[in-house]
Amino acid sequence: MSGKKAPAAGPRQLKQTKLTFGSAFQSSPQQQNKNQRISSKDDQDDLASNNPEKFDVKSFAASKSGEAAESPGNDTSLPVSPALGNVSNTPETPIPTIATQHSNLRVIEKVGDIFDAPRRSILIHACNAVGSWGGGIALAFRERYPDAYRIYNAHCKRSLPQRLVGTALLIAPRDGTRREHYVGCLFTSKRYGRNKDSPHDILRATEPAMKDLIEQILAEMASGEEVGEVRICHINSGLFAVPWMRSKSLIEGLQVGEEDIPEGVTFSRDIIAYAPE
Ligand SMILES: Nc1ncnc2c1ncn2[C@@H]1O[C@H](COP(=O)(O)OP(=O)(O)OC[C@H]2O[C@H](OP(=O)(O)O)[C@H](O)[C@@H]2O)[C@@H](O)[C@H]1O
Repeated sequence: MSGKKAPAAGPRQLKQTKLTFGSAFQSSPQQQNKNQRISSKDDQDDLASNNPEKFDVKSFAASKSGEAAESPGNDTSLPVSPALGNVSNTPETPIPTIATQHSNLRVIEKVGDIFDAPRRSILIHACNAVGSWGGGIALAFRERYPDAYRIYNAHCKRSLPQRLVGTALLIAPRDGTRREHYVGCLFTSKRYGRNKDSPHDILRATEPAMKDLIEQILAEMASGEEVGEVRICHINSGLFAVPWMRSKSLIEGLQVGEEDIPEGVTFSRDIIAYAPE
């Protein structure tokens, strides 16, 4: 199954089906009120179907385009998981308990080198939306996989940070080269360094970005491509300064229902988190 496709030369149009990921976060009454302010059409449709926790990521991303587009951080009408409430970047901030179900993603913690992964594994990291892999693990990605960096950078140059934040980019491996891994880029902050988004906004973008990436992964699998393990670093926890448990909690709150998985695709909900020794 491998090696059938040319490597991605830019943003992939991988999505083939409309997926309806849910979130397992238990809504407080305040949160339900917040969810009532969902703005995009599809979101309103989901509300109408009495499922305020479900919304379509692509519609969400599309709703950010155009003149009036705002980032998740600026648009208070977007749905927000209760886990995001009053987020600070201090580890003391309580992390809500999540009622997980069999369809939830599961994060499995391991110590080791994320790059030491079987071929065609997906390595996920958090990115800014201005095209820089200048520090932290992003720099390691850039040094190992310069071609993936060029694809990511070109993707950013074609768009605007406020449109990219909350989305993802899945970069296919390049068969026959040293880069045998997919790179999963989560656009969790518009910018970096002193101009990075607030911890709250970074977390707020992480959820739709992760949903978008899962959609792209499922579409890639549905197209017949061989996809290995899904590995993630402790996203947002270094230069973005958001405690890992916050991001982990969000990821584990995401549900991928059987109806979201294309026919014939075997999808593991396990995501392996790697931290160096
Ligand atoms: N070589 C390595 N091998 C293995 N694990 C490594 C590692 N180096 C760091 N880690 C760990 O990986 C986790 C994430 O920490 P990071 O600081 O990387 O990422 P982040 O998600 O907080 O922030 C994203 C922004 O960082 C970048 O740099 P620039 O803004 O471009 O300068 C991007 O471009 C974004 O903008 C932490 O657990 C680190 O201990």
